[in-house]
Amino acid sequence: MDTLTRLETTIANRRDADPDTSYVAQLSHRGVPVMARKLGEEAVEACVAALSGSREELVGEAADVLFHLMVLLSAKDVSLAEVLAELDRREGTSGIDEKNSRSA
Ligand SMILES: N=c1c2ncn([C@@H]3O[C@H](COP(=O)(O)OP(=O)(O)OP(=O)(O)O)[C@@H](O)[C@H]3O)c2ncn1[C@@H]1O[C@H](COP(=O)(O)O)[C@@H](O)[C@H]1O
Repeated sequence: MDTLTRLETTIANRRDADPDTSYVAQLSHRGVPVMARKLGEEAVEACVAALSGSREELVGEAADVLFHLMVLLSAKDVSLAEVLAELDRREGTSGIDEKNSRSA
């Protein structure tokens, strides 16, 4: 099982755990708006790391982004498989071609 798939299972198992001992449960109790805000904050921190931080900082912030995205997807009952299927569907279509097809 790959890392993100294991993380998806862990998050699902921790959602209803004790918030005193589980960060996933804390986020779950605080709800989707807080999860979405945290994801946005982590994304900004990743941008800052890319622009002015070290390689190590960027790796850490990127991991935070993926973790908080996975928490939000779980809360919204969107599976990793659905997101990966969307990426598979896009495979081989240039972003330039896709954008041009929208403005045509
Ligand atoms: N991958 C992660 C992971 N990445 C980051 N984090 C936490 O995300 C939080 C974000 O850090 P911040 O400094 O931005 O947030 P904060 O200031 O502490 O929190 P706020 O006051 O802003 O809400 C930190 O507490 C990190 O420890 C994670 N917490 C959990 N996991 C995974 O989730 C599993 C279950 O975790 P628990 O639910 O805590 O048992 C763990 O075993 C890990 O596999």
